[in-house]
Amino acid sequence: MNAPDHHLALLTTAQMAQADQAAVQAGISGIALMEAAGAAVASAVSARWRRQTVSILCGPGNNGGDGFVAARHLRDAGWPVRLGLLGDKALLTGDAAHHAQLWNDDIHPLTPALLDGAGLVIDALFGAGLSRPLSGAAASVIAALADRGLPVCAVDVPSGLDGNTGQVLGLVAPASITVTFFRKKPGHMLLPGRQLCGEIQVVDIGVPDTVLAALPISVFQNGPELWLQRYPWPTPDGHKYQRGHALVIGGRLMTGAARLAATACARVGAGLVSIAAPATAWSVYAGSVTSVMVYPLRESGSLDEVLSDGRINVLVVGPGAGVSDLTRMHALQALASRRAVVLDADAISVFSSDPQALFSAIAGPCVLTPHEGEFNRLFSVDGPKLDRARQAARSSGAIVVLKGADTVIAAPDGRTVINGNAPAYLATGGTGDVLAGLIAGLMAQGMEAFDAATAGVWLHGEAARLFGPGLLSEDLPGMVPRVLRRLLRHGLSR
Ligand SMILES: NC(=O)C1=CN([C@@H]2O[C@H](COP(=O)(O)OP(=O)(O)OC[C@H]3O[C@@H](n4cnc5c(N)ncnc54)[C@H](OP(=O)(O)O)[C@@H]3O)[C@@H](O)[C@H]2O)[C@@H](O)CC1
Ligand SMILES: Nc1ncnc2c1ncn2[C@@H]1O[C@H](COP(=O)(O)OP(=O)(O)O)[C@@H](O)[C@H]1O
Ligand SMILES: [K+]
Repeated sequence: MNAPDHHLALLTTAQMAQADQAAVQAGISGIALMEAAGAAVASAVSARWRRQTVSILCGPGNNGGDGFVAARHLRDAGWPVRLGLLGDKALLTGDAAHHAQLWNDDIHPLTPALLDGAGLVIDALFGAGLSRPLSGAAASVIAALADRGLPVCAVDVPSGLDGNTGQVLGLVAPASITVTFFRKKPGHMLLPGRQLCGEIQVVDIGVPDTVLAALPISVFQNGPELWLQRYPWPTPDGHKYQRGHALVIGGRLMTGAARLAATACARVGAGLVSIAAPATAWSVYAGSVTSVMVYPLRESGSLDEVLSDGRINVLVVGPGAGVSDLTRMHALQALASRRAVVLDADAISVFSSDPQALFSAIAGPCVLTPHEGEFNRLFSVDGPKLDRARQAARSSGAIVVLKGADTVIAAPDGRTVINGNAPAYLATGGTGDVLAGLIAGLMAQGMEAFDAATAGVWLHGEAARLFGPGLLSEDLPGMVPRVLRRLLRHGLSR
């Protein structure tokens, strides 16, 4: 995360253009970059499909230029190629004009008829330069392509996909493979973009990593390389009190949620984990968790007494808590105690009528883990997911984990990570409680809040991925040791 030339860096389309320019200034020609890009597309296609008639849809910019290069390579390898261009060849400029000139073969107008008889299609209409929703001939061809369901190799992004947001501008034909250059863009990771791209291949076209040093990159793809060096593995001379004491506040009725959070917290390595619960629910908790201690709360529900234990260094409030004055009080007491805090579920929703009361109370390390519904109760921000999470982190002063298949983790200082390893099996009750516990367990062991949130989200996805179909939330904590063992064994292997 500290190194801007990290392979997990995600570049905005503007940053990618800057990287290209810097490469050109460093003496690598734009013509050579385009040659490498188009050649990579041709080899991805020939590696995946047998030789057959391929239609190549070229746009008026450099994305189209890549299409001309791919066309030449495939034709020279004996593929029947049919190339269609949006607009007039004479209007092409720069590197694209150069490579169009090298294509000494037919150029057809861009119409759906181009697809007749094609076994597969290369979509090189628009990439980083998409500036508005598809319309006219481009929209007709992409609509016909989507309708016919032909296999597609997209160049950089499927045309119509916004590389910065993963949103569709107008329409998109889903691709089987997307070949992109140098680094992924956020739109490759964010939904619906990630699904529309199919398999994503990132290829080296000769842009040196050193060009990244000059770019203010703040968005990364999640992976152990971002946080593993700071992972709090136990040390031989350690004892449990050095591994933190996490306190999960348990609800009166929905007791499963806090138990899930507490178990996950313990599994990820917190030295001690306790649940503080209303006295009336004490026996339910105490009878069902073994390594986790259970404290009965006073009648008033106040945490004052339990918080007099100075060893408690992290609190989790929200799972199964209920949207009530009591939950609100617990969240505010937790924050006022200046310990690290994870607020999830009801501890987020309970502030929906006055979010500012929550934001003003956040002074220390705090992680909010809302799903979309909870997020919208607290933050009135519109726009793409990445921007909303970043804005929310800035306005609240907390690390915001905006959950979903493409969870975004954002810090108030602008650091942002997009997660990509979570399988759809996670869409089942209680998995969010487990996530809250994992993050708290890492913070208990001294991990910085943003690292803990990022690592916790990755471990959660990986645990679910290893378990696979049939996952229940209670299966997740038990998978954590396996994930940790793999991390230890394989270290930074990707
Ligand atoms: N050296 C490099 O930089 C390298 C770049 N590479 C490749 O270049 C790609 C970026 O190229 P790019 O910047 O030329 O943009 P591109 O995506 O081709 O589109 C721009 C054109 O489309 C037009 N247009 C936009 N939206 C439209 C719409 N809805 N409907 C109709 N027209 C629309 C737009 O017109 P305008 O908006 O100006 O009216 C303009 O004419 C990148 O994705 C990668 O594939 C590789 O070769 C590696 C080296
Ligand atoms: N389709 C999906 N693919 C991947 N992960 C998902 C999907 N749906 C939900 N998740 C993940 O599952 C968890 C669900 O959390 P949450 O909605 O709080 O559930 P609960 O309140 O039941 O615990 C989150 O970590 C979320 O990112
Ligand atoms: K494209």
